[in-house]
Amino acid sequence: MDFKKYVRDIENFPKQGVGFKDITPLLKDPAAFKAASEELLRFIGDEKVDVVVGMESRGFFYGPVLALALNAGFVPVRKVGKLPHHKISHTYDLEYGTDTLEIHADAINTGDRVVIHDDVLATGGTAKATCQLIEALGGVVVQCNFLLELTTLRGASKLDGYVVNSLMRY
Ligand SMILES: O=P(O)(O)OC[C@H]1O[C@H](OP(=O)(O)OP(=O)(O)O)[C@H](O)[C@@H]1O
Ligand SMILES: Nc1ncnc2[nH]cnc12
Repeated sequence: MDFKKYVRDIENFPKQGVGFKDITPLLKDPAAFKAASEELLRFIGDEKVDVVVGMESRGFFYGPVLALALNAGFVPVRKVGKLPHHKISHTYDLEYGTDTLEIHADAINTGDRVVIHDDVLATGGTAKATCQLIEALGGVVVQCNFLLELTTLRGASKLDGYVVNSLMRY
């Protein structure tokens, strides 16, 4: 399937100069939504996975879908101040700004095998911060899994040493 047909380009959102990749048309089309989940799962193959970690907000679209298919748990990584229980934090750079991510301290057990999922890999700051949170809790990141990668922003090089897969590359 030509998944790029379902990604809309929005210029100057959320800030002047940013070319935003909008995946909502992909989510709305039942066949494309399902086919994309199957492709994301194909990247993971037979890997043993205990937990899928999805990053707020757009990692919450497919993260739970992948977790259910893998018979794994789902753990949200959230922006600062949203998680109610004991947590750890990490601050990182975005294509447009900075942010702080948090994860519940009891969300990952030592040795858990973790797939992280997000919609977009841009600079890689979000994904790298997430890997660091998981590793701080003793988890093992087996794959970083994305719908799309903005290759010019070189996020994959920030994730050097990790397995990185994306369905679409721009
Ligand atoms: O590779 P990076 O440069 O870190 O950028 C990628 C991140 O940016 C977007 O999230 P955003 O912070 O816009 O929040 P949202 O998902 O709540 O829209 C996207 O969903 C990724 O999480
Ligand atoms: N250009 C972009 N489009 C959509 N999501 C993003 N996250 C970071 N950069 C993005």
